[in-house]
Amino acid sequence: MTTPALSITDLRKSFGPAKIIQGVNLEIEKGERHAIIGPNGAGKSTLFNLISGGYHPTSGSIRLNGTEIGGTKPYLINRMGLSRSFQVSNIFANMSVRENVRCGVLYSMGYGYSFWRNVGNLKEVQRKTAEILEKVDLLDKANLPAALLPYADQRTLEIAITIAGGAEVILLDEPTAGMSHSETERAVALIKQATEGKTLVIVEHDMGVVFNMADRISVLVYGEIIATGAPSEIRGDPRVREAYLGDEADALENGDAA
Ligand SMILES: Nc1ncnc2c1ncn2[C@@H]1O[C@H](COP(=O)(O)OP(=O)(O)OP(=O)(O)O)[C@@H](O)[C@H]1O
Repeated sequence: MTTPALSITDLRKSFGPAKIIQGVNLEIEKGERHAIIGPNGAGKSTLFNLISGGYHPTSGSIRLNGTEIGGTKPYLINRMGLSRSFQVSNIFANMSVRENVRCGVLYSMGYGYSFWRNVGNLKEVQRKTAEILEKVDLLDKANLPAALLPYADQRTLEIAITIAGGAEVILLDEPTAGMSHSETERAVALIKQATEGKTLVIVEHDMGVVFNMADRISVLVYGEIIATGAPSEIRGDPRVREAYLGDEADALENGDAA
């Protein structure tokens, strides 16, 4: 059996008396696309913050490719091959689209955010930057200041920066939030293409996206995973219907929610 990309065991996180993550167990295989769903306040972002190093676990274990990373600093986790996006965009508004992606590439190669270098000469950096821009379909907008991009393209740029470092495990926090139906469809196609062969973990409220993209889904309710399984299993799970999906499960079955 191969080592899972992520292996979480009895993970707990409290803020003062509030127990937000209450004994999460989860294994995500290499190359799997895994969605984490659940009601508002269930602890999805907290779980992401624990995995990516933003929060120290109160107890429990998080392993990335078999190595314990619980409580490790975010930049070290990033160097170990895990990269995450944020709900609030992380882009540098005054820099061009290309420079934003190039920062992600440079950072992962150990250059830090050293814009003052003549990075144009670093062929490998240029090559990787262009490759990512092409993958996410932003090559024709590469020279625009990021601030001038339409909202959906800014979110796409955020995804491009997240994958720029070449991490094998990608965490995306609500990547299609605020997008129209057609923008969402395009974003899903881009995400699938840009993360091909990588391990993808997404938190997402749009059930059309989740059921279209995920190999497996975990449902988090009040800090506990109440079900993990293939989309068809989750759709039909009575506990999930009761706690979260409700009528949406019927819509998904009829193919209405995409
Ligand atoms: N730093 C913190 N200190 C105290 N409480 C926190 C902190 N971070 C999150 N919480 C609380 O933890 C609970 C879970 O929040 P979290 O943002 O993880 O939920 P979520 O499932 O991501 O919700 P949403 O779907 O609305 O984004 C909330 O009640 C929130 O108020």
